[in-house]
Amino acid sequence: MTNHTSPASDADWSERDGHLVLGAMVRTLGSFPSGWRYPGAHNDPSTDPRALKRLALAAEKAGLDYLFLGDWLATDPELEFSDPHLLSRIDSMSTAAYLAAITRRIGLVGTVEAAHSEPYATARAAASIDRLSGGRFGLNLTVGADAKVEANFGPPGARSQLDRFEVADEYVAVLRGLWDTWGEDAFTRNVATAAIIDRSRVTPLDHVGPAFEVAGPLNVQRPVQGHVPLVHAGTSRRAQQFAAEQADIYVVAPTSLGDAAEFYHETKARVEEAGRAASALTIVALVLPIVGETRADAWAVYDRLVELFPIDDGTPESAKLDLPGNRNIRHLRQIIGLPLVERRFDEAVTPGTASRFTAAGDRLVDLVTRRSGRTIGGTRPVTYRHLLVAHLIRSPIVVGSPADIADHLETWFRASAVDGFNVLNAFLHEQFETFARLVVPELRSRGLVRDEYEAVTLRGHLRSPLHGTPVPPLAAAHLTRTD
Ligand SMILES: Cc1cc2nc3c(=O)[nH]c(=O)nc-3n(C[C@H](O)[C@H](O)[C@H](O)COP(=O)(O)O)c2cc1C
Repeated sequence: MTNHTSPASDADWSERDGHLVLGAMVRTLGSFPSGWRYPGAHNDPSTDPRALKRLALAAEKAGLDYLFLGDWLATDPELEFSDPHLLSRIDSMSTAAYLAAITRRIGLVGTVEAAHSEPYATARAAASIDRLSGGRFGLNLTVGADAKVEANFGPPGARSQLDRFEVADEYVAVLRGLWDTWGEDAFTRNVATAAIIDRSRVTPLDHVGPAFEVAGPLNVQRPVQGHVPLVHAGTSRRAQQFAAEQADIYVVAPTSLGDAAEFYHETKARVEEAGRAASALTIVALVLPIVGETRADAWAVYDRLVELFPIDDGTPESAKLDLPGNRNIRHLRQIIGLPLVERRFDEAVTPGTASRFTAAGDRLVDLVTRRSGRTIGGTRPVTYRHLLVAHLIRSPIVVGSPADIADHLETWFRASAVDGFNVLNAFLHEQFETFARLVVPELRSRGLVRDEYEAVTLRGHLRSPLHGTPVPPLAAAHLTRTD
């Protein structure tokens, strides 16, 4: 058990019981660009429904808090070698609804872009999935501006002239307003009097703002969770402020423990400045664990992923691929500051050569050693291929045994740098299932993960207070799903 106190904390925050929040980032083609090539990896989007089901059931069996379904309203074949998971994927709201029927306790987070959707439709879809799942839905609202997405939605409308975060604030106000248009007990179902609803508990919204005009009421009754928990991910100051004021879960991607702790304390302070308890916002960082039964096994998995990552290494096979322009020895040469034209990628970097690297080159060597256990001059040497891959893949990768991965997560959590993690997988299913089978129990044995689900709603898993209007206690019928 931990009892954190942090500079930005208050009495409420110190009551935290020491469980970290764990969500699984759902990317069926994996998050390591060459993961889909790993022997036995899932790699066919046409069989995604089965992969989604298997991942969801494994995550729920492990007791994870939620499945996180990102989205992007565009695609680009040019991402083939860098982000294959973005090429083709099932719409996140549809996926959440599908998984709601398959699972019983785990939370489900779907994604909607504020700039390219209408809050009425989003409030309705979110309330629907919340109802269908018995209160397990969370809504990730993105506030990005992306030319590829805009190109799919016709000419920019009047809304695009407004500040995107002001639009997002108004969007959230409309969502919450619509969810409040139905009182919890509005359906009186009075058979004797023939009144199925109490009209005084159904109110219009009558919202007229710079971006939206929405009359209401919503045509779905109040969500099980009252207000569906909101999720936000974004690194800019505006994104941080938006999360501090509006979100229940904030997904961040810090690059070091020090940066994470600073950002965490700053964000919690902003949450309090916004008049909320610091604990009302759960801050989770992305992490990509590459795990094996032993550290050596994990290094072997990482080495294989590096070998499978296509680079222009002078072979006829690589010449046939239309690889991004930074996947060659010329690019690496610029980073480490040495003329390497005639080097072969799989040669060991000698101590003499490494001593002449730039500071950026030294950082790459450190990164390779942390990820793979390889050392300059060691029996498992650092190679040029490893250096280039470490430079190109900046994901927050942690490689090691279950205890190594648990140490990393525990260190960040106990340092009050995060409240939890969104766990990426290098590929499905072996990597996620090894994490679920070996790392989660390790965390549980350290008191960092609860023994079993204690709640039935996502809000319950987060121990999150309602943001906004209080909800009356829910009918027991919502809380047990036996059918
Ligand atoms: C960890 C992380 C995950 C994200 N996932 C998505 C996503 O799935 N879909 C999307 O459109 N944008 C995604 N984004 C982008 C942000 O949600 C979006 O740009 C944000 O609303 C605006 O923040 P910004 O000002 O930092 O760009 C993600 C950002 C981060 C940091």
